[in-house]
Amino acid sequence: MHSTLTLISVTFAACGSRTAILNLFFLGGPLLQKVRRPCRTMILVNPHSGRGQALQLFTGHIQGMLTEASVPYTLVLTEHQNHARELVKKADLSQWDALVIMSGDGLLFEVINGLMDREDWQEAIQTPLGILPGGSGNALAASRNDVMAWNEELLLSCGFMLCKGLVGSMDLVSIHLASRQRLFSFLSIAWGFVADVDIESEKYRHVGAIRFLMGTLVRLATLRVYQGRLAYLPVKEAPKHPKGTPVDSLLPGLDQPVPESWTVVKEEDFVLVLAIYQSHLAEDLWTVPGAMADDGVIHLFYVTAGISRPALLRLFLAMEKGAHLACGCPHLVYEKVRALRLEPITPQGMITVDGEMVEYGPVQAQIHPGLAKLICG
Ligand SMILES: Nc1ncnc2c1ncn2[C@@H]1O[C@H](COP(=O)(O)OP(=O)(O)OP(=O)(O)O)[C@@H](O)[C@H]1O
Repeated sequence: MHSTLTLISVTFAACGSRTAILNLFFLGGPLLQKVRRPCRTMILVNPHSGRGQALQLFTGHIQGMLTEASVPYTLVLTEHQNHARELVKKADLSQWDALVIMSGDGLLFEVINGLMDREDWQEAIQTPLGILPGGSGNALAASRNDVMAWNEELLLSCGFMLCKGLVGSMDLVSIHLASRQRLFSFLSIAWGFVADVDIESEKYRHVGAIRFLMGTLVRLATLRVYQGRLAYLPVKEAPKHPKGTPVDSLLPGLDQPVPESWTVVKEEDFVLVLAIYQSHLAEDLWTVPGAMADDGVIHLFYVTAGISRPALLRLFLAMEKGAHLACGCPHLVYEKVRALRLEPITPQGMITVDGEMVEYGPVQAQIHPGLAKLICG
């Protein structure tokens, strides 16, 4: 429902003056509002993302499309990790109507956190964000497409969305780490099998998206069990949370026990824990069929110890078609939640946020519905 209510229709193709009047269509009928048209676009390209061909993909497939649609853009090549984060933290955002990332999901994670680092974050995070898939996972790009698409087909579809310029809302998840660092995430938190595969398969990135399958097979051969405590606030127990206020009202301090309204998972032996708030974990992993970018839900999956290797492989193969929950696997649990806490007991391991490794240790998170704006289909 959010997406229909908040959809802002913007036509790049008719781009003329800088401050044009846009039609904002709400369910009750069209409303007129003066909004700056998102056409002055900063496109951040990570030339090393995916198989290292992001720039060639941009010039080969997207450049001409944007020119034909009269979308003025400035290309910025990132030079190092956190370059994009620093750049958007200091940028004069009045110069830009959209920030677009041509990379994997990691660069968007940087951009979102750069925007949230700003003193004027409330306004800054309203800047429409776009994604052009140039990485190997491309989870957000895949999630934004109504039909399954891969590689260049997915890129062209995202390029078309950029030219069309529909902007919707996107939930962000606020994440607290033991060091008191606070991060904002648009995709996932992973611990155990999924995080291991993501990070360990980095070395196969030259093969593209198939790196995850290779990583999965390697990790299956050395399947591990992780001990930890998991607790969550189910959707039905959560109080109504006002839109667009990133005060983490659902979270106690990490050193405090979780409130009584939370569910504490009895099991403490896990193969994986995955919290995801988009439909896809990668181009070919349809993890939450039906999930919307702005449904206000963290989709929490966990797999408990005791699952056999063939059963775990079957789950990931079924996920390509979004059919893993229909496998009837007793070790797979799925809950819709608003907040969660994970406290690893196993002394070493990996936790990823949006595919990027973060410090290992206790972590808790809460959803903030519709905090960001996303160029979508
Ligand atoms: N010029 C650069 N050189 C090195 N690292 C960079 C550069 N620009 C960005 N990065 C970092 O590279 C990491 C990976 O980026 P990103 O996730 O966008 O691509 P990817 O890993 O290829 O994609 P995917 O996550 O889909 O596999 C991020 O941590 C990002 O901060």
